[in-house]
Amino acid sequence: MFLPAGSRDEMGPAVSNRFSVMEKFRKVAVLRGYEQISTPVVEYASTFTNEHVDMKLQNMLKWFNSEGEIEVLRPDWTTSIARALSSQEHKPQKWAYQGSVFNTDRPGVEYHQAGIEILHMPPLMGESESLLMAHSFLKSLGITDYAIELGHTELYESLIQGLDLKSEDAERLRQAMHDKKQDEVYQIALNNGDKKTAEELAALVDAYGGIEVITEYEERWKERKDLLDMLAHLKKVAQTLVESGANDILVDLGRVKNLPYYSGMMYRGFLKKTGAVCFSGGRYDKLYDRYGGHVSAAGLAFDVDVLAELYKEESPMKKVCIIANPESLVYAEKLRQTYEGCIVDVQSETADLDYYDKIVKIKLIDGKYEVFESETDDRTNQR
Ligand SMILES: N[C@@H](Cc1c[nH]c[nH+]1)C(=O)O
Repeated sequence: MFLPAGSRDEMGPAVSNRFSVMEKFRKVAVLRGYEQISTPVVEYASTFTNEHVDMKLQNMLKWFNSEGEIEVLRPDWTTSIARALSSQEHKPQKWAYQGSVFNTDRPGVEYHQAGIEILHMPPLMGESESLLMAHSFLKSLGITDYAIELGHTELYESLIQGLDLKSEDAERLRQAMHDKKQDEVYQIALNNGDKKTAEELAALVDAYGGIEVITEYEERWKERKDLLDMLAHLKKVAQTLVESGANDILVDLGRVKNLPYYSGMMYRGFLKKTGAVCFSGGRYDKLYDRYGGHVSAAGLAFDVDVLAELYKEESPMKKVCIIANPESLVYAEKLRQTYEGCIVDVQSETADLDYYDKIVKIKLIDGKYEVFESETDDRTNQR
């Protein structure tokens, strides 16, 4: 009620868990040498819709400003950060950020991301660092039951070079590939090219599985130096991850880009229990072309809403409630400091007692305050 479709209020653990996830993210990022960056939530639509980025205006929250320009609520951090950093010096940079992104093609409209962008680093280092950072951040949240999926945009893009695709068919083929509709991929490819390419693309739909898929394809593509180089790249990142303890690796050689700016390796993290995507990212060197410089750029963003849902406090702090009245407030405030490492609430007599581990009553006896503590055993602890 009283809110536009998709907007929602949140309260209690839904909010505090999100903040906890964000705090952990910041800590991990700082310890790995990332600097923090923030960009405004309102931007020009053209920052995202120009030919180098090519995001769809129809999915953005937008309006006209007084000069007739279209403005939007930030639909993507990576693009905003590229705009913000376009005039920076060419030296290795690692940036971390967190905040909302807005997109009408998801039910919630506003969702929360925490992400990293790594610039001017040699390609293998950028992708590996993104994924190693993901591994250590998820570990810090106690999340180990997840798989990392690796793909490479240029495998599919190189294979379709053999076709003569008009833009409508190119989009249909990309969608069929994304939906893993093998027959449709084969038919569209055949109608726009030769049988060999159609077969290769249809086979690519099934090029999904463990790291051994890379080895199979090294054999299959042994004459294609360009494709072999990409496989070698994927293999090296996979090895780095496995040797660093992130050993649940999947490979999807037929993966097509989910964002138009990707131009190399792509990766995602899946929670094994629910299949939810908890992070997503990739290489996007060409995004910087708009600002006149070719930049080595890779990164990823975590879905903070997905992670917050899983978040569990490590050891919840004890909750103490001091029962006070306007006269004993000053005394209660002093008393509060004696319960170090606890959450200390001061309430009047009407407090919801089941919520606390300990109730502390203050009584005025012979003109002096005295303290009476009682433990509450069966704490329901839910508000
Ligand atoms: N901006 C991407 C994630 C990303 C960060 N860097 C590269 N990719 C997303 O929203 O999915």
